[in-house]
Amino acid sequence: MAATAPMIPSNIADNSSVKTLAESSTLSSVPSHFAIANDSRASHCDSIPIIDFSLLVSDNPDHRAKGLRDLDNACREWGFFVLVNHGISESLLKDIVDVSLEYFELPEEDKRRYEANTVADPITSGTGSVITMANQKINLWRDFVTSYVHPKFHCPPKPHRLREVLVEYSEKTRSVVRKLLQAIGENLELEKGYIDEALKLNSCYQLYAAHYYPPCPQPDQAMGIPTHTDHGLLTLVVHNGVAGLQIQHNGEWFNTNSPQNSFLVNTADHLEIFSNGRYKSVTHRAVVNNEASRISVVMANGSAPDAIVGPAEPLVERDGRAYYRPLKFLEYVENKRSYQHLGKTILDSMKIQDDD
Ligand SMILES: O=C(O)CCC(=O)C(=O)O
Ligand SMILES: [Fe+2]
Repeated sequence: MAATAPMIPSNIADNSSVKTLAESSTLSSVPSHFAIANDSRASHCDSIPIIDFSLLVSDNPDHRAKGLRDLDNACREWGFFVLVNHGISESLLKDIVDVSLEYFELPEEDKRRYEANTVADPITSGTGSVITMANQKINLWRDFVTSYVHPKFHCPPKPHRLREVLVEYSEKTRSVVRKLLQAIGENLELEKGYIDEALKLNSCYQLYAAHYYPPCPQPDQAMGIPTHTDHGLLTLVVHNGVAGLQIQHNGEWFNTNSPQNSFLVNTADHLEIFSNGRYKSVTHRAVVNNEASRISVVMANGSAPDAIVGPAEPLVERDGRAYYRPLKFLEYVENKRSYQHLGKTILDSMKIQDDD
């Protein structure tokens, strides 16, 4: 006899958060509309690059040169690194994770307020989902909240402490990202200030996203975030110490983890485009486990919303051609978000093939 697909326990509303669902004492398997069979095996790797931010801002030319070299290698080889000694206090990192957790602990009706919102709205919240190639909607094992925090600052009104912490956190992370981008400009041998002007970084786009991945009774039957790349230039991630982010490197999957008080940083689609393909946007995913809740706080950093992001002119000259089409940053982001079908990427559609 065929097994019956597990349903949501009868005491849980159909549109409840995954957090509420996972906390139900009667849940022993993944309900069918969450089911994505997946192989989330990944290896441990000791050679994921560690970038010491203090070297990049050092007055000592030898230290700075080493910092620049390490950063260039990390962006070229991995598109991913662990950033240490960044100067943002441990208490602020703890506060942003704690207050984001408080958001997910709000009553369901507070979180549902932004549920119907689309990518055009400044704040969205709900349970993640994807559309399969067969046009079927599948829920992900993840609740989320997102809010645009720059050039204009938006923030959910609850929990009350979120605004104060997020204002400070977004300012401090933007400053770190700006310095990383200056160093990247130097590594790409662009004139000082070129990257700031070309991407209009004074009005840069910054998105706060917090994800809550509750323990899952069958981790191989559900996904936190399926394989993807990020839009923007650089993404900064902090989390509550529970592992779950995996990156792809040379076709193999690796688990990531970070020492306390560090950021996981990945290069994203617009840096690949801007660098004319020198730096690759890293493919990654978030997997779930059956033991502990994971919470991550992500800051996606891009150019100004109205900046046209294409390959940097001096690099096109050096390479003899552009490898990507230019597109307004916001248009790219909106297209990408509405493109969230499993197995397709908008970055690929931006590549100029030899026979184009
Ligand atoms: O939860 C994480 O560590 C990663 C989240 C992520 O990849 C994203 O928000 O794009
Ligand atoms: Fe991501």
